[in-house]
Amino acid sequence: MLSPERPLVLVGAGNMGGAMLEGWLAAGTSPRSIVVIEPSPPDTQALATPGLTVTATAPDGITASTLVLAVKPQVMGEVLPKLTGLRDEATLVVSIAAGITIETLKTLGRGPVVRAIPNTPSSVGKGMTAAVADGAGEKDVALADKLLSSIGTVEWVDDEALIDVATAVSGSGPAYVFYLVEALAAAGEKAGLPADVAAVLARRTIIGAGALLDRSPLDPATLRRNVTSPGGTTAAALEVLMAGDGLGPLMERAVAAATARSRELGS
Ligand SMILES: NC(=O)C1=CN([C@@H]2O[C@H](COP(=O)(O)OP(=O)(O)OC[C@H]3O[C@@H](n4cnc5c(N)ncnc54)[C@H](OP(=O)(O)O)[C@@H]3O)[C@@H](O)[C@H]2O)C=CC1
Ligand SMILES: O=C(O)[C@@H]1CCC=N1
Repeated sequence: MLSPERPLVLVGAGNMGGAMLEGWLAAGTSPRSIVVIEPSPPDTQALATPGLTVTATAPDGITASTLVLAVKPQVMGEVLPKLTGLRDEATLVVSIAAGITIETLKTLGRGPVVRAIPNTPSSVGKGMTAAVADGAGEKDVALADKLLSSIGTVEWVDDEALIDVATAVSGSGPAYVFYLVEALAAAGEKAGLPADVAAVLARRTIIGAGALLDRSPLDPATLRRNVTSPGGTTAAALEVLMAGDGLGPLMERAVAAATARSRELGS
């Protein structure tokens, strides 16, 4: 499988690529079997791991066992042609770039391809990745699953079009939650709380709710109902949030916008 002769090659070690690298190293992948191509490597502990090869451009004389593409979709067109020498028909290509289609990835040549969309909680091992495979055998899918599972949960889908929707739900989703923290804090401040108190109340509430969701066997609707006393304060707030012009339709519009943008990035 992975070896210094046929390494795992990561192209782009920014936010997401860096998080995946941390996950692989933490899962015990030998740094000698990993090559990172990154023109401006951030100063991270993972990139400073002894034995790891970090290089600005594609090195000569190696063939990747797995080639993981973690550059911005906007630069993929210029990056892909520079990588053809790094792979052969047995190389598993895994792209995490939003919007970049399997058809585009196949311009690298024949071979197994996985298009995946992780999210930034991957950097704390709580990632959610959706993935679709093309031309990949059971062993390729198992290998991709192992690589992606080292940073969290993986959900495989059969239809590539669903990856654009997954990008809008789980790929971008953490940003919606962080914005909820900001909005909740701002509303608290507007209602009279000191800014620092509002910020800590909002932040710790989302952290606590996330942890409860993580540990509880109950579904989110039940957890919500457990907060909502009949005729109480939560019911009053939910009447606003669950109204016809509330959070439901707003979230539908947000997810539709992100899905459309993912498709645009790939065209
Ligand atoms: N951030 C997120 O939440 C998610 C991101 N993604 C996808 O992951 C990919 C990376 O995103 P993200 O990590 O946020 O972006 P970053 O900008 O943090 O990381 C991309 C890295 O690639 C480097 N890079 C640029 N050109 C090359 C090249 N020719 N060869 C090797 N590396 C290069 C960049 O360097 P430099 O800065 O110098 O340009 C940068 O360090 C994107 O395609 C995005 O769609 C997917 C899911 C979630
Ligand atoms: O915003 C983006 O395009 C990337 C993909 C999903 C999360 N961040």
